Amino acid sequence: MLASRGRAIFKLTPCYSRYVHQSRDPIPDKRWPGWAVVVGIEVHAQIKSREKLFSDTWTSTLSQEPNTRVSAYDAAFPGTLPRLNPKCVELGVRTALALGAKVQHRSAFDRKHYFYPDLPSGYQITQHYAPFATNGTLRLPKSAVEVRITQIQLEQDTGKSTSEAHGSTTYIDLNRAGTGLMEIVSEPDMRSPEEAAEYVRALQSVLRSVGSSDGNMEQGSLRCDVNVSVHKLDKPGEFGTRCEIKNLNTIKGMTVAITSEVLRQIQVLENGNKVAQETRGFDEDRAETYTLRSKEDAPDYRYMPDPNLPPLLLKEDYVSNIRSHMPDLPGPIQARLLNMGLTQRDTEVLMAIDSGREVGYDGALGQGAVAYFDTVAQGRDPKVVVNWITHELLGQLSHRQETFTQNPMTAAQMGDLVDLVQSKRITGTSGKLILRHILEHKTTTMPSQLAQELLLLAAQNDDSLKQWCNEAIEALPSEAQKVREGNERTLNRILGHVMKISRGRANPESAKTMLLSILK
Ligand SMILES: Nc1ncnc2c1ncn2[C@@H]1O[C@H](COP(=O)(O)OP(=O)(O)OP(=O)(O)O)[C@@H](O)[C@H]1O
Ligand SMILES: [Mg+2]
Ligand SMILES: [Mg+2]
Repeated sequence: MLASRGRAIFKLTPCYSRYVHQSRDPIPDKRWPGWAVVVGIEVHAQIKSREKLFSDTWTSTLSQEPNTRVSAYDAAFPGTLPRLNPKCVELGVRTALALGAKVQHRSAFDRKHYFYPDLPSGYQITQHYAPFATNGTLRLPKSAVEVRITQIQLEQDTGKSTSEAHGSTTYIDLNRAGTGLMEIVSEPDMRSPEEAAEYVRALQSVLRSVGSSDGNMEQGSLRCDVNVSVHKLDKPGEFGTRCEIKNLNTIKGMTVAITSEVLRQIQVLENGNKVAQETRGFDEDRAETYTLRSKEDAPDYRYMPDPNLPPLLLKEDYVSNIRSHMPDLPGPIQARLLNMGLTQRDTEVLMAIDSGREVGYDGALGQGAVAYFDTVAQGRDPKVVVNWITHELLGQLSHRQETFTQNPMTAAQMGDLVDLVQSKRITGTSGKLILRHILEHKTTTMPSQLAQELLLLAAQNDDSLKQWCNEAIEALPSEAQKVREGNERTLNRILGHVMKISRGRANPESAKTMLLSILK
């Protein structure tokens, strides 16, 4: 089992040294000449488990009626006790392994006290002194920067409080209270707002591929606290004092917040003052950070071991069993796709929407975007296939304000469509028409059948083609005359007309040949 009931021996100091300031050289940046930027990020990712971390209540989505997913434990009724959800541990371990972190065979839970209406017990259970995983790394795909992960800890999410703008009432919703979180703490290894953004994106994609979190910032399943400091470019060894910007909930917002915080700190230093270590908020409208609390007002969390929870003991065979069932990770997947001839951008698009590996995924196809691509690309030109998927399919879905999970077009339909166009049995324009038809009518009919029904096959076009060409020549007599006189550029106008009256069914090449043979 995961936990034993033995007595814990608690070390009341962190079990490893934090923030070994390392060696990455400071990076000069035109935006702040003479200065260097250092960023470290604490990510809070909601664990994608059906039940909460210490109770068997179901976790909730944003659309849930407030206070409908709250057990007596989540509301901190006296006499209730926590019971660790093994699923959260498993997903945590998967994440740790994906980040190359060392899973600790012994970790423990602590109470972090603070008083806030959405925290009924008055403390959050976290792993302050002995986190379950330490010393990972995340390699950023574009910049190839290796960001070290200090530690990953399991902890509880809080509830939510909403205050009326002018009233004196605060509303409390405890649906979120007690949901499992992973706090993933990075070393101060990023050197620009852009690297910070790349780190969060890379982390999202790792979390999604192991199915441990949706990593969705907009929906609050991933939140970032960003620590920023600046120092003189020529003093690489001495990091400046950090400020922590709390609760950023979009990547765009995060880069703007870091940029404005860097500029603020430089201003402070250039005015001869010192940067005060503090916790700051971010005002998105003004694109500015502001003081939430200074170091002096920092709360005293009175950390103490949680007496209701035994230490978490993870046996080696438990960890190695999870290790042997790990899914493919984003790094290797991307390398494979690039190897097939896809562009960086294509791989990013596919991987970003990929939710096929999420735990409990039950989308229409039961398949993520990469798997969908892989199925269609079997025996076909990968570049052609990815174009149809990223440009046409995703383009049309987003036009219809639908997501990939709502895609009704099966991989078999997509494959058939690609074949029809590649073998020139239908034109590209007709192919797009069929694709739109499938999305619109959610039909399971194969494209080759649809091409027949909709009279889009090239063979069916042959007679029609002559008719369309003649009609177009009749409609544009003076253009036709010019072509007869040898001005072939004018042919395009007539060709355009053919495409128009054929509603894209005419093959442009054949139409061109046909027009010339009639006119000359
Ligand atoms: N000089 C620095 N400049 C920028 N970032 C830094 C600097 N020193 C440390 N950091 C980053 O600050 C973060 C500190 O997070 P950590 O969770 O350890 O502590 P905390 O913020 O004090 O505690 P809490 O979890 O209560 O917010 C880490 O991501 C670390 O990389
Ligand atoms: Mg922290
Ligand atoms: Mg912090």
